[in-house]
Formats: sequence, structure tokens, C-alpha cells
Amino acid sequence: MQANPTRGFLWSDVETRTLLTIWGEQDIQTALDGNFRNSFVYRDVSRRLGAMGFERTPEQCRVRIKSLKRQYLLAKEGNLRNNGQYHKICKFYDIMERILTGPAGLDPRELMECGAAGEEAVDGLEEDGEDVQDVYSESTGECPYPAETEVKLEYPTVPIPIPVKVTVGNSSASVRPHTSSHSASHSSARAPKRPRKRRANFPMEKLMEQFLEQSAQAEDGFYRMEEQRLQAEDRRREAEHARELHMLQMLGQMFASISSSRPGSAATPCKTAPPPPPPPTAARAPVISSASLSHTRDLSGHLKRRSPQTDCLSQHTQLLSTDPQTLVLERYYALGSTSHKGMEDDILSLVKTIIPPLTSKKHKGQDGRIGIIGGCQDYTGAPYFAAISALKVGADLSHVFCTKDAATVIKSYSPELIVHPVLDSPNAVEEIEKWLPRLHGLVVGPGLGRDDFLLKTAKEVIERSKARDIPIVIDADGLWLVTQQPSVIQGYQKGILTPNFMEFTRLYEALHHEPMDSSDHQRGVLQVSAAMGNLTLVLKGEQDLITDGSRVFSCSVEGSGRRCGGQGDLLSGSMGVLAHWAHTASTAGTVRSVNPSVVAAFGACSLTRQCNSQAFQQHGRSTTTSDMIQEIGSAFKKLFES
Ligand SMILES: NC(=O)C1=CN([C@@H]2O[C@H](COP(=O)(O)OP(=O)(O)OC[C@H]3O[C@@H](n4cnc5c(N)ncnc54)[C@H](O)[C@@H]3O)[C@@H](O)[C@H]2O)[C@@H](O)CC1
Ligand SMILES: Nc1ncnc2c1ncn2[C@@H]1O[C@H](COP(=O)(O)OP(=O)(O)OP(=O)(O)O)[C@@H](O)[C@H]1O
Repeated sequence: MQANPTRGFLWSDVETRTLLTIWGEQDIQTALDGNFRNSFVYRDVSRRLGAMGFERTPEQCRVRIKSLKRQYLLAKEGNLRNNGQYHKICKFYDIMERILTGPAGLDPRELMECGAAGEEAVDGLEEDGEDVQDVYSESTGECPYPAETEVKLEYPTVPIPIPVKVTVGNSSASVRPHTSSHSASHSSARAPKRPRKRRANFPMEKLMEQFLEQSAQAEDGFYRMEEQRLQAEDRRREAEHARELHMLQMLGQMFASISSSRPGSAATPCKTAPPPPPPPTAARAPVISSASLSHTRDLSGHLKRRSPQTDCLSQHTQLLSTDPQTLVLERYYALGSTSHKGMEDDILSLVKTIIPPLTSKKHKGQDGRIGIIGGCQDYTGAPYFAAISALKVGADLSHVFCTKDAATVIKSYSPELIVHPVLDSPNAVEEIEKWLPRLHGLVVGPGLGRDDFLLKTAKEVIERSKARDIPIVIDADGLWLVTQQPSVIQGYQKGILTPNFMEFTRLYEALHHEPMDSSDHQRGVLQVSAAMGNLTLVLKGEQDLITDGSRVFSCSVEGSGRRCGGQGDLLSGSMGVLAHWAHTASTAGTVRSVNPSVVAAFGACSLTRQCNSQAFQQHGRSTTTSDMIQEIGSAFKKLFES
């Protein structure tokens, strides 16, 4: 193989002839004909040339052909054929002529029209960067060595482009002059078309660049305007929303006063039920909203034992089932049942404001004495978790009122707790009542069990605590009691229910006498809260939903996938303390815009979830409630004191 030892642009005659032979082949010409993207053809040319013993890249082949074509055109254009000068300009004129005018060849006029450009605009292959020697060699096509014949360079009689070296600052570059001739007499001759084309390309690229830039700017502008438009739209919608809520509140109040003037209407309290509290908003016409669904199905007697209070409730709801107020409330709930991140942040800041500062001026007990009603033979862990959590959140004293057999066990878990073994004593209510004046918050239910006697005691204690205006959190078996007798806490504004999904379902069905629509929890919690006299309700789950019947807040502080028994007790215990703090703050006028029970519920849910997350980071699958309790201090600090 005659590997070419020279630089890329120097071609021997034999090499050039071989190239022309290949290039002239019919299939190559056909492939090149009218094909703008021709790099693949030159790859083939290069390959065939290689097979003949000449190593040339496709690009070298393309440039060489282009150069030959330019020479051919110059010779042809100068009409030098007759005086025999043409061979001096284009050594391979005859071969070129044969190829280009042959049956498969190009029409030379066509070639003339497009100058040498026909194949210049290939696949982005540029000539820029060719140095003087390269371009010079290219323009002549001759190679002084190892050429087949010695080539004598003669300048053509027509001007041809010759590069000149231009120095700009420190760098030099070779550029193509417009046209140059060694003889001034030739200056009038026609210049080849190639430079014109190159100049024409430049503004085209520039234009394209400008066009793209302007398009990008226009697009940016469009998105900016669109964002502003959406923000304005959001503001408009929010204003509309607020207006509609306001209208509905007024309508609700109107309907409430109309219905209260009717005999046997909602405002007429049942004999067995406590009188509902005065409604602070239209939504606080609690039982009425439950009517919207209760009339759609027959009562199915989900409860084995229906209490007189439950009967009264259903009677109550049926009475008003067709009342237009129901429709108004439905709409009100639909509008109010939204909660967004900003709102959650606001409540979290409110939680911070209810936390009493730690000062050396206070005496023991001032930050809270919390009572837990629960703890029986079966369950000793639950009351312990609730009571210790209350202490760890910041209560000064934590009392557990449990059965006799549970007391020693609970005491043994922790010396910090005050344990009263009174729950199953015959005078349990009196025993517990003695302590009520000292308590700031009560948590009823953790580990209480479902023994009738214990439930009856719990019910009495709730009644007496209500009379003392003590905040009451009802959880676990306390909710079992509420499911049986909703009136025990119905309408008590300092009451909070904390059902898990199972407990919530039972409560819903007891109140509404039909299965719950589990696809719409927000609606469900609003309905149950309304039916319970706008009691604050927390439905625990993937997101804790918190409502007092007017709107639903969701607490979605990141927890973990771990659900261990007892974390609900951590929640209810800490909620007992926070409820005390929130109501104290409300009385002092610190919390005004949001129901203090909702603030307390939100704080406790956030704390429980944060504890869960932190404990999970350390213990993973083996996380237990005790691990979570260990995290209360740092979780509290992170959420509320940072
Ligand atoms: N270590 C302890 O002493 C503990 C005692 N506990 C007490 O145990 C008593 C009974 O509480 P339970 O919650 O077991 O009773 P429930 O009758 O409320 O629950 C019955 C069943 O429902 C299941 N359940 C709970 N949430 C559910 C959901 N989202 N979806 C489907 N099923 C669900 C429970 O796993 C349980 O098997 C209460 O007094 C409670 O305080 C619990 O607090 C756990 C810890
Ligand atoms: N799917 C969940 N994803 C994240 N957090 C959850 C999830 N379910 C519950 N929690 C958190 O755990 C807390 C307790 O809820 P859980 O459902 O365990 O109560 P519970 O069943 O009453 O507990 P207990 O075992 O004490 O009776 C909730 O307040 C909530 O913050």
C-alpha cells in the first residue's frame, strides 16, 4: 500500500488520478448528484481509494475534489481551451471534463451556477483553519513530492483567491482575501463565486442566532406574564372564596335563628343531652350537618345498644334533614375544608406562642398538672406512655388514675408519675373528683379498657371535669365510651377527640347510622365534628386531619413508616398539656384567630410525628414508643423553640 507520508493536502498526480477515477464512477456521481449531505459518499470514496493503496480521509478526498472542481471551473470560465492555457490551471481538465460532461456527469452550467459550492456545504465540514500552505496546495492541487511528474507552478491568467496572513494583536490567522492577482492587469477579471457564498453564510448564522435569542427572550417574557396572571388569578379566587364564606356564615346564622324559633327544632335541647354551646360561626349548628346524609338511608342500627342520647341525636337530625341550612352548611364545609402549607406554618407559629416560658419565678405545678384516666389489668403501658409524655412535654405533675392491680405496675415503670389506684374502687368518682381542682388537663381513655363500671366512672369524671371547665382529651377506650354516648362530650369546646381510623369509623357510624365514605376523610371529619357540636377532632393517619367543624387542617410533619402501639398515647398525653397551655393563652388573649383546641391538637400531632421520625432514624424497624418518648425533648426544641 502506498501510504501517504505527506501532509494531508499534498496529492501526487497518480493519487489524484485514482481519486478522479473513483469519483467519476457512475454510482458515486449518482450519489453525489443533488445530495446535499454527501459525507457518506466521500467515506465510500476514501474507502475505495484506500483499497487502491492510498490512505486519505473522506475530508481530504472531498477537499481535493472541490479544489479540482474550482480549477476546472476557472479554466472553463476563462475560456482558455483554445489557447491551451487550461492545462496550466487545471492539470486534470480533460478527466474532469469527461466526468462532468459525460452521460452521468454534472451539467457544467449547473456547476458554474453554483460555483464550487455544490459540495462545499457538506455536513458542516469547514475549510476554516487551513493554513497557507494547505490552501495553496489545494488551490493548485499539485504536490511537488512525491509527485509523478514535476509540476511547474504558473499563475493563472484569471484572479484566484489566495490567502494572506493577517495579524491581529498577538495572534495571526490566515484569511481568504477577496481576490488577489499577481498582475494588476488581471484585476478586472471575474472573481470566483466561492467567497461570496461564504460571506452570505455568515449573516445567515448571525440572523439565526439573533432570532433564537429573541425567541428565548419572548418566551421568558411570556412565562413571566403568565406567572403574574396566575398569581392575580389566585388572589382573585381567594378573595372570592373569603367573600363566599362570609356570605354563607351570614346565611347560616339566619337559618340557625329561623330554625331555633321553630318548635322541636335544633335549638331545642334534648332532655338527656347537654345544651349545645352558642355557635361562634354558622358551622356551629352541629347536629344539622349530619342530617344531610342521615336521611339518605334507613337507619341500620349499627350499634347494638343505642343510648337515649343517640336516639335524641338521630331524631334531631331527621327533623332538619330537608332544611336549606343543610345545603348552606354543605357548601360552607366544602369551601372551608381546605388547608395549605402556609396555614400550617401559621398554626405552628401559634403553637410557639402558647408555650409558657421557663422562669425561676414559677412554682411547681404552674406549667400544668395533668390527669390520665386509664390503666387496668390488661393495659398498663398506655397510661404510662401518656403520663410520661405529658411530663416530658413540660407538665410539672402527671397523675394516673388507674385500677388497683395496674397501679403497682405503672409505678414501677417510673418514679416520676403519681399513681392513684382508685379507678375500680366503689367511690371512684369521688376519689378522683378530689383531685380535679388541682388538674389543668385531663386525658381520658389510654388503657381504660371497656369494662362497664370503668366506663361509667370515666363518664362521670368527664361530666365533673366539664363543670370545672378543664380541657379534656378523649382517646382509645374513652372514644369507645363517646361512641356509645356522644352526649358525654358533645358541644364541649374544651374537648378534643383523637380517634385512629378504626375509632373514627365507629364514631361516624354511631352518629350517622350509615357506613362512612372512606374516600373523603375531610368531609367525614367535618361531619363528625359538626355532629359532636363542633368539637375538635383529630383523625390520625398518614396525615393527621384536625378540625373544629369550620375547616380542616392537616398535619403532615414527616413521620416514618413505623407504627408502634402506644404512639397514640404519646399524642394524647402531650395534647393534654398543650390544651392547657392553649386555653390559658386564649384566656390571656394571645390566641384569637384559631380555636385553642385546634392549636393544641396541631402542636401535639407535629410533636408525635417528629418524635417518630427522629426515633426511626436511630432505630428503624425496631422503633418503639419508648424510643419516641426519648425524643420528646429534642423534637420539641426543634419544632417549637428554634
Ligand atoms: N402498651 C399498652 O398498654 C398499650 C395499650 N393500648 C390500649 O389498648 C386499648 C385498645 O386499643 P386498640 O387500638 O387496640 O383498640 P381498637 O379496638 O381501637 O382497635 C381494634 C383493632 O383495630 C386495629 N386498628 C387500629 N388502627 C387501625 C387502622 N387505621 N386501620 C385498620 N385497623 C386499625 C387495631 O390494630 C386493633 O387490632 C386502649 O385502651 C389503648 O389505650 C394502646 O394504646 C397500645 C399500647
Ligand atoms: N400512616 C401514618 N403516617 C405517619 N404518621 C402516622 C400514621 N398513622 C399514625 N401516625 C402518627 O402516629 C400518631 C398516633 O397514631 P396511631 O394511629 O398510631 O394512634 P393509635 O392507634 O391510637 O395509637 P395507640 O397504639 O397508642 O393506641 C398520630 O398522631 C400520627 O401522628
